[in-house]
Amino acid sequence: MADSMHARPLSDLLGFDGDGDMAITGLTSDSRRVQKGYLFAALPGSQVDGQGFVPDAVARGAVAVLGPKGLKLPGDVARIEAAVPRQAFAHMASWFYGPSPEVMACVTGTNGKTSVASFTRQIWEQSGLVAASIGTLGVESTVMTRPGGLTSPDPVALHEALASLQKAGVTHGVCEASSHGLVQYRLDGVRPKAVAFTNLSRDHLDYHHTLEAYFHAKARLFSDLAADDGAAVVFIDSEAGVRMADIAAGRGLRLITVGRAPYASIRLDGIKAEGSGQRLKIVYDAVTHDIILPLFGRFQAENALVAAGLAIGCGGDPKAAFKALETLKPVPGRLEKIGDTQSGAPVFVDYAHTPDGLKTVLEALRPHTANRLAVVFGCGGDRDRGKRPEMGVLAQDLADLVVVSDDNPRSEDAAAIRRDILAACPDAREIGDRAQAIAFAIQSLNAGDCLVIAGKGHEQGQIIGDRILPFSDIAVVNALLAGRGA
Ligand SMILES: CC(=O)N[C@H]1[C@@H](OP(=O)(O)OP(=O)(O)OC[C@H]2O[C@@H](n3ccc(=O)[nH]c3=O)[C@H](O)[C@@H]2O)O[C@H](CO)[C@@H](O)[C@@H]1O[C@H](C)C(=O)N[C@@H](C)C(=O)N[C@H](CCC(=O)O)C(=O)O
Ligand SMILES: Nc1ncnc2c1ncn2[C@@H]1O[C@H](COP(=O)(O)OP(=O)(O)OP(=O)(O)O)[C@@H](O)[C@H]1O
Ligand SMILES: N[C@H](CCC[C@H](N)C(=O)O)C(=O)O
Ligand SMILES: [Mg+2]
Repeated sequence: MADSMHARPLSDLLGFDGDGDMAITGLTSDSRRVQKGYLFAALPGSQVDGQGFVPDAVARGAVAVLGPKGLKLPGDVARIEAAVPRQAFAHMASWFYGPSPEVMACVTGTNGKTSVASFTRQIWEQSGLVAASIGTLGVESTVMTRPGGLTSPDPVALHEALASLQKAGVTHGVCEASSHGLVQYRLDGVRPKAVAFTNLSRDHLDYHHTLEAYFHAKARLFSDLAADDGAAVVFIDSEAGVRMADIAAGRGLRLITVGRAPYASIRLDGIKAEGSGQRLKIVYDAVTHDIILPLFGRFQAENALVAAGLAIGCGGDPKAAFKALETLKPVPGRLEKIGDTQSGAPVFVDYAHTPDGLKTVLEALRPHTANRLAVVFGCGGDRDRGKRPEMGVLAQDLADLVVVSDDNPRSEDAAAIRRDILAACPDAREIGDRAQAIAFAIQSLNAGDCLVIAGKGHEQGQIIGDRILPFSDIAVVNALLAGRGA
């Protein structure tokens, strides 16, 4: 971002080898965004090597280039070499934009990051703090909002947003840390006072290849990013949770475990459906808190407790944090009830896009379904193919009516993605067009049935090839329930 008022001398930057006696006006790792006076980070990527774009960047006005050791540069451009250029770039972005909100928290895990980030922001806001969350839903706060892009934004976008929030008076910020974001050092330069882990299950194996590598990507939040005197909030009721807690303890972080385990610091001692919510018995520090959570589904209670853990880990009063759970508002597109059909069957939109997410949401709805549970879902293109049959099996086992449709086929053949799923759930109905799939499912509902449309949640588009066609599950359902057609 060009900002001549904001030119900063590179000599301010310590710890990097190279020329430093000059000022830069902005920085980017995309040569197409370079402006006069910029630093260009020439990063080796997953598709191409950014070093190939140095001439383009210099032609557009770059005055400095950051890259790996042995970087080849034309004449009068400052050189900065780093052993881990992406990490150095993130620290530079943090340095360039300046202060972030005073208290930062980050959350990782296969599922639940957006929910925990939203709940943490809501708890802070209930305590009268000016707070923000950054992640899949973009930037959310009372002072500034921005639309979503990547779950963990590029370091320049992230640090620019954090600095803008700080200037606008935000004191407390929470970021989603995706596994891609963590291994690509997008969040380095953020020093979270509290970090959280929700769970680990199959996803993104196209990128990380093994579940072990995927776990280690997430573990960076605990081993490398958390502040030395920070707190680690870990959902402990799984093997991955226990391992993450060990890593946190090994670093000397203040450990706040969450779960049903008898030794959990925030123990979920009782959970009972009550009206459209749940009554929770929470034990913390030998005190029992009896609260009504206005959300249903065990997983939402678990996410809410992890959020309370983050608020406590950042110095918040435990009693106020648990009390604030009574006012939580649902997160858009996460087990969101859109309405009822004329026969009274509820229709939900949810963002389950992993096998564990789909299982979790179907199991959460089953006790609220007197007759048939129906699901519409698909799988994203250019993403882990192995999750397709796993989601097919789970849908077949846990739902009574399954409609397989499209969910962002991207560069892949949509019909081939559906075939990968249908191989594991041959009884499912195949309707590629998502609006038609939703219409078919809604028409099939009778009294006592329940429908969930999974995978796209809050999304506003269907990605086909390199085009994003406007599309929203929520809008389609609303139109159908209002009798206007899809
Ligand atoms: C696989 C992946 O994560 N790629 C991310 C990565 O791109 P890359 O560096 O590997 O890209 P590349 O195309 O090889 O290019 C290498 C370098 O050359 C530069 N370049 C390229 C072309 C040019 O003309 N000039 C130029 O300078 C690029 O800007 C880049 O710096 O770094 C880029 C900048 O931060 C990201 O935008 C990009 O995200 C892509 C678009 C993406 O789709 N990522 C998804 C998979 C992702 O990150 N998802 C996570 C997970 C969500 C979850 O929790 O489930 C997320 O955080 O959203
Ligand atoms: N604690 C949980 N355990 C299992 N499944 C969950 C949990 N929390 C959420 N889910 C499922 O995952 C979906 C996505 O939730 P959420 O958006 O909070 O996760 P996320 O980690 O931010 O996802 P993304 O990786 O896309 O950013 C939900 O709609 C629900 O189906
Ligand atoms: N953060 C996830 C979101 C997936 C959402 C689903 N609608 C899809 O496109 O696969 C990803 O990028 O893999
Ligand atoms: Mg998210």
